[in-house]
Amino acid sequence: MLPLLTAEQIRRADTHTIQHEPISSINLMERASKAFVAWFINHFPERSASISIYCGTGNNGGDGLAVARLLGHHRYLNIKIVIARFGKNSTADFDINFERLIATGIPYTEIQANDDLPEEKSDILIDALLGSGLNKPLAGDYLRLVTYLNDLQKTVVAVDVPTGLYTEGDQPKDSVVLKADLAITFQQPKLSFLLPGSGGHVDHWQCVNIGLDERFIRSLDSPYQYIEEKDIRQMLKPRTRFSNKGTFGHALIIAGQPETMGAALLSASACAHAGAGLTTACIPESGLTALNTYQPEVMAIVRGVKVADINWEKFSSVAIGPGLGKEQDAKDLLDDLIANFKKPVVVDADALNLLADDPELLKKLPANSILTPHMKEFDRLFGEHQSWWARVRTAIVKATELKICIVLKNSYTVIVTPEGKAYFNSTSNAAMASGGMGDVLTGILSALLVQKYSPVEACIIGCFIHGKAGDELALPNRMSVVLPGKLIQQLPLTMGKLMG
Ligand SMILES: NC(=O)C1=CN([C@@H]2O[C@H](COP(=O)(O)OP(=O)(O)OC[C@H]3O[C@@H](n4cnc5c(N)ncnc54)[C@H](OP(=O)(O)O)[C@@H]3O)[C@@H](O)[C@H]2O)[C@H](O)CC1
Ligand SMILES: [K+]
Repeated sequence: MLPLLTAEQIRRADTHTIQHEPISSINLMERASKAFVAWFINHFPERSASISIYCGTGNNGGDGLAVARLLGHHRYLNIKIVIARFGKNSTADFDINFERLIATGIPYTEIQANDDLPEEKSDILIDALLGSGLNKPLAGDYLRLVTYLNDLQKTVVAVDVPTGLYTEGDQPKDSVVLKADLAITFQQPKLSFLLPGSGGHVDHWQCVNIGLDERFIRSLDSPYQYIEEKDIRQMLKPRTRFSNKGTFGHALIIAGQPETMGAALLSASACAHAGAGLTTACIPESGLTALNTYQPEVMAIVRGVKVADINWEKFSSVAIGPGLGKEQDAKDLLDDLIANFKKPVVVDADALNLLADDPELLKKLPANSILTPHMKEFDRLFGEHQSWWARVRTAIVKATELKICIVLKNSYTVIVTPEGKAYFNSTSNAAMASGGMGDVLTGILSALLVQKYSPVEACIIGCFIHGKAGDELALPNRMSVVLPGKLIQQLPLTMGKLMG
């Protein structure tokens, strides 16, 4: 896991590294700038490209000056530097890099408060105006300059953080950010890159290691973590030779209405493909033929006008919700489940909406159960939120209070645990944005629970493999559509590769 730090924690990690490695702060800046340049060169190898580097007078600007000098060493010959001296202050490391730049003879322009803005003809802009030191929304000269640069619609590469973007917390409404095509960011992705809304200011980001003290970073015990493939490789247990269908548990998926049988089929099929020993679907009678045709491996319990009489004991885990509807029979089943089943359950879709209508029932969920809401379902459950940051904060409070896992679905799905940790999933892509993907995730989570992964492990592994299978399918397809049914077929392959 990669710990995700707040700006204040980054500053502490910085100070600690400087004191204990030890390394001087100017050399740490040089190391960061070299890491930036190494990645930049890979992406923009054309030495004759016209590049303008916009520098503030803090350490982000200091990085910008060092980057200019280093690009010069790498024979980028068409570089322009613009220093925005809007205030009186500059940092010591900015000043040192300014001296070093002058020594190279690379020309630069300075603009001051209220100056006319220089004409900009370069194709690529490097943004080193402000970074993680942002402490108020852009206003005055910064706002004027950033608005001007945004309007030019050039390719923008941000140093560490786009100017105007907070690294975490609520991005003030209507605040202006210098939109980046790419942010080359130091040590760890910034929390704001991972949330819809703020993340929209960064088309792509790439993290480069600048050698901050990892032991110290871990000691900060950040509640926010970024899931990496190596974590999944460590967690996934390979199947041993002397195992049988009983070893891998029996999952029950309560889903589907006559008009929404697809949701039940997708969930049940995903559950079987993600390795449940046995899968039973509790569906309306009219769906039987479809189930037997689409996935003959899945067994059925038929539910009709009266509540199905389910022997809950038989199942190692139960999922409820996909395509279930909100009629009385669905509510009765949910009541019956919560009254009689004491192991963690997976609650999705319509069952989440039923819980939203009955907060007392929500409180009775078995400990460590998993809720898988998308944004609207989340807000129905826990109230309207103005931002994703606020949603994540609420999820932490509610998961701890209710002793459950909340899988808050979005492009970087956030898994919040009963201990109050928030894990950001690192897989998935826009090609997966189609109806039925959530039903597949529910099936995968059930399959992992019955295979005796803990609920937190099931969420972490489940979200990762769901997204990873989607990535594997989307990549050769130029990120075109990935349908849920196709993704299900891919699951055993994806899981196998991660176990190997
Ligand atoms: N560990 C690392 O990741 C390293 C990062 N480096 C780089 O350092 C910057 C952060 O540098 P810092 O000097 O702390 O901050 P900035 O350069 O982002 O900002 C400078 C000052 O600007 C003022 N400020 C803040 N918000 C605004 C605003 N909206 N308008 C105008 N001015 C603003 C503020 O000063 P005040 O005195 O006004 O409070 C900032 O201090 C990081 O992003 C990396 O690029 C290191 O190079 C290596 C280690
Ligand atoms: K920047």
